[in-house]
Formats: sequence, C-alpha cells, structure tokens
Amino acid sequence: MKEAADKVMVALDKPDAALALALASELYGTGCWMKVGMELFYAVGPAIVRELKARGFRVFLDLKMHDIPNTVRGGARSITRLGVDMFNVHAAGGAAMMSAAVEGIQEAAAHTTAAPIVIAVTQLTSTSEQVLNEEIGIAGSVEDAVVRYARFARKAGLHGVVASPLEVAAIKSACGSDFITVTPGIRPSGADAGDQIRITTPSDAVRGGTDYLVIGRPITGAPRPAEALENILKEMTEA
Ligand SMILES: O=C(O)c1cc(=O)[nH]c(=O)n1[C@@H]1O[C@H](COP(=O)(O)O)[C@@H](O)[C@H]1O
Repeated sequence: MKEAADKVMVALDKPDAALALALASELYGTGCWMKVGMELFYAVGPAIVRELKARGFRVFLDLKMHDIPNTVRGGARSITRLGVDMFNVHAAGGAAMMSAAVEGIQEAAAHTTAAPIVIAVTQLTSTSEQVLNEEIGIAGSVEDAVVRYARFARKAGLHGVVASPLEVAAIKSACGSDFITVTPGIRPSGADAGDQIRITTPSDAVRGGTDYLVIGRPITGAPRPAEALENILKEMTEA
C-alpha cells in the first residue's frame, strides 16, 4: 500500500484552511501527497503550504503558471523559496517561458533548500478533441497535441508533464521512461466523471505506467475520505 500511496496526490480543493487541514489529518499516515490548488491557495496563501510541510506531507503546488517568461521566472523563484516539492506551468506558454521557470528554480535553489520538480500542463483533462480543435484552435488529436507539448517541455528542461493517463504511453515513448507523468482524470468505476473528459480508473492508470495519480472528488467528496483512499490504494496494488 505504501508504494501505491507514494503515487497518489490528493487534490485539497477546499475553500479554507480548517477544512483542508481536517482532510489532511484524516489522510495522515498513508504517505500520499497533498496537492494545493487555486481554490485553497487563493483563500489561504503560502501559510497552507508551510503547514502541510510542517506536518510532513509532500506538497504539489498547482497554480498552473502561464505568463511572460520574466514573470514566470520570478514566480518560480518565490515558489522554490516556499519549499514545495512540485509545481506546474502551462506548456502553452511556450518553451522560453518553461525555460524561465527552470532558471527561476535554479536561482532560488542556490540560496535555499532542495529544488522542486517542475512539470508542464499539456492539455487539461477536461478538454475533448472537439474543444481542442474548435475552441482552442489546435488541429488533430489530443494525443498528438499532448506529445508535442511534452517534447517542448522536456527540451526546456522540465521534469515531466501533466496529462491524462490515456496519453502516458505516448509521452513515455516520445520523451523517455524517466520523464515524469502526473495524471488527473482518475475515476474509480462507477464514480461521477463530473467535468473530466479524458478519464481512466486507478488500476488502468497504474497499468498504463503513470508516475503520479492526482485524485480529488472521488476521495474528498466521499462520505469517508480515508476509506475511499484505502479502496483506491487497494485497487492500485492489485493492478
Ligand atoms: O494540474 C492539475 O493538477 C490538473 C490538470 C488537468 O489537466 N486536470 C486536472 O483535473 N487537474 C487538477 O486535478 C484535480 C482533479 O480533481 P478531481 O477531478 O476532483 O479528481 C483538480 O484539482 C484539478 O485542478
């Protein structure tokens, strides 16, 4: 179970620190990561990251930076000083912006502690091929678009990408097995997909070779989150 928990990042999508920390306490001891996203960070700020780190959690700060290179470089410096284990930027910001994130980490890490892992969001798991083609304006399949971004992310010096588990094999084949894949869009069978489009079950994600499974509502929205996590870890272990 410990091996499976090392791969799970629970999305703490909660509106305040009390609710987030209550959930974190309930899941403490499993060994899973905590993902702090926009809802929690915009409400509580860096204090929530410090608190989770003080409690011994590994933290993925999911703020999906997408701006001019100079701004992203500064953002990456601040995030590195905060001491997160992982953060993300949007690959759509381009290779120069992604390289700037890496430079920001290096600049700050020279003065502080360990450098975080930085990954690029390829195409959001809520995006369908139709939306990609007609609204975002990128022709072709989602997989091709994801792999193209992954190649640029790798070239820019990032450690990996965020994508659906459905694209992991193609990403690993294009960028190498050590290129990290972080995959939301996880739904145990029978769970409500909600706004997610490109989904798989936890066991299919594991069989597909993903490195990390990002899971929110199937755990955080369950009547007993610790039990929901345990069931998912069991499914992963058996996969
Ligand atoms: O970067 C992310 O974490 C992310 C990228 C993506 O393409 N899709 C995606 O769902 N996420 C995040 O992963 C989590 C998924 O949550 P659930 O859909 O509730 O399991 C949310 O916190 C999203 O913000």
